[in-house]
Amino acid sequence: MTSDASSQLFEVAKRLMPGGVSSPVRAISPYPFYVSRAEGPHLWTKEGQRLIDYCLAYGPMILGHRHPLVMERVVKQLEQGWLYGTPSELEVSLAKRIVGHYPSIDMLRFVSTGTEATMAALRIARGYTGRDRIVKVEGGFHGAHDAVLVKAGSGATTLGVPDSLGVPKDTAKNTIQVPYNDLGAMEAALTGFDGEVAAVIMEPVLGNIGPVLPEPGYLEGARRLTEEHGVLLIFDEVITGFRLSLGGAQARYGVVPDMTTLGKIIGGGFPIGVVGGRRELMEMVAPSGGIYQAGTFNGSPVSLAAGMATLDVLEGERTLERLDSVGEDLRKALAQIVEDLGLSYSVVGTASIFKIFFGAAPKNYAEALRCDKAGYLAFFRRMLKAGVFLPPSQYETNFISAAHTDDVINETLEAYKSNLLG
Ligand SMILES: Cc1ncc(COP(=O)(O)O)c(C=O)c1O
Ligand SMILES: N[C@H](C=O)CCC(=O)O
Repeated sequence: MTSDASSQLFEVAKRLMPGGVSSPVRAISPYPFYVSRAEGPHLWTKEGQRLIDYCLAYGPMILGHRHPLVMERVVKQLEQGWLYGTPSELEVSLAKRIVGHYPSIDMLRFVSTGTEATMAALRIARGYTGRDRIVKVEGGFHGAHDAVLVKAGSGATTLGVPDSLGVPKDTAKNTIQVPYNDLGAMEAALTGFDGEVAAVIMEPVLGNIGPVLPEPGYLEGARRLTEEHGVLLIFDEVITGFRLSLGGAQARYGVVPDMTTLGKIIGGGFPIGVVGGRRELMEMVAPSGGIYQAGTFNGSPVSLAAGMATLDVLEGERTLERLDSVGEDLRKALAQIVEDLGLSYSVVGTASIFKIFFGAAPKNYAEALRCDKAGYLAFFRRMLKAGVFLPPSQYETNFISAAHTDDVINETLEAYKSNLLG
């Protein structure tokens, strides 16, 4: 990649925005590439390099870039106006469809981001139970708000700030951390703080340090323990919702939480978040109840139109079944490459998410931190040079879209073969 346009833009950006970027994960060193356009499985840089995209905007672009149906519906919506500050028919239609796919959701509130969704979910859990503490899984990322920026994954871990400055000690002390895949630790936390914990919040598949999959019985155990202790279970399905199945990880693993947060895919690439749960919980949200949540952009019609179109494709064309099998074949092929090269790396994933860990397959945050992070970053750079854009960290998940054809996947595998070894 030639440096010209992107490095020059970044020089200016660094003077205008912290680290030169709008979200920390984008701060690729020494400078990020700037995108001129995107189509299907590809991005094109300002320098004219074509990249196969496995970052997919960190998950939302499950149909690939510029899917024609999403585009058509968004344009139609723009022609009808894009923000009303009043209810719209679209929100009723999309809410019905979401409720149909998620047995844990009787009612929901549309918000603008996953961050707002988890913030609202925790407030609802606290308001409903009258308790302040929450239990969070180490390495889980639930957006950038105070209660969950404690041992947070994603960019917070990549950049060495899992415990953000600026979070009041009184807030952080209410967030109790437990390792993923460790029911003993969860039981100890719920017993130790018996009667004080409002909710356990977790990514059912820990996407923001990898992915790391739940061991058999872990999600079921979390459900049982939370029920035994009268604590609400919140599944943050911002990554897994509409990707692991139409009903998310909860349908795939057969475990129904009390509340669910969604985002990313259900906005079709436009900003969205959803907080949903049992009726008695959601009825407590204003204006029907006393737990306040509000937003100028809540239920933005363009996001809803893009979400409806995305759901039409996901429901109508058995897209997820094809994606699952592409994911499975890709993971098998990658495992073979790793074996042929005699590397002690591990290929992890499920459905259409995957990752090569530079080390043993982790079962939790502490184990993920033992992987060769620097080695991964060097590999990321080689892949970028070879025309494949993976998320720029060992602690982010790779995604496949419906636009990733066999040819694109084969090209990717060739790049892995040539670049896994330094
Ligand atoms: C599991 C999870 N929850 C919440 C969020 C926050 O979503 P958003 O970036 O839309 O605020 C993210 C991603 O950023 C996520 O991966
Ligand atoms: N891992 C994060 C979301 O899933 C990355 C998005 C961001 O922080 O910009």
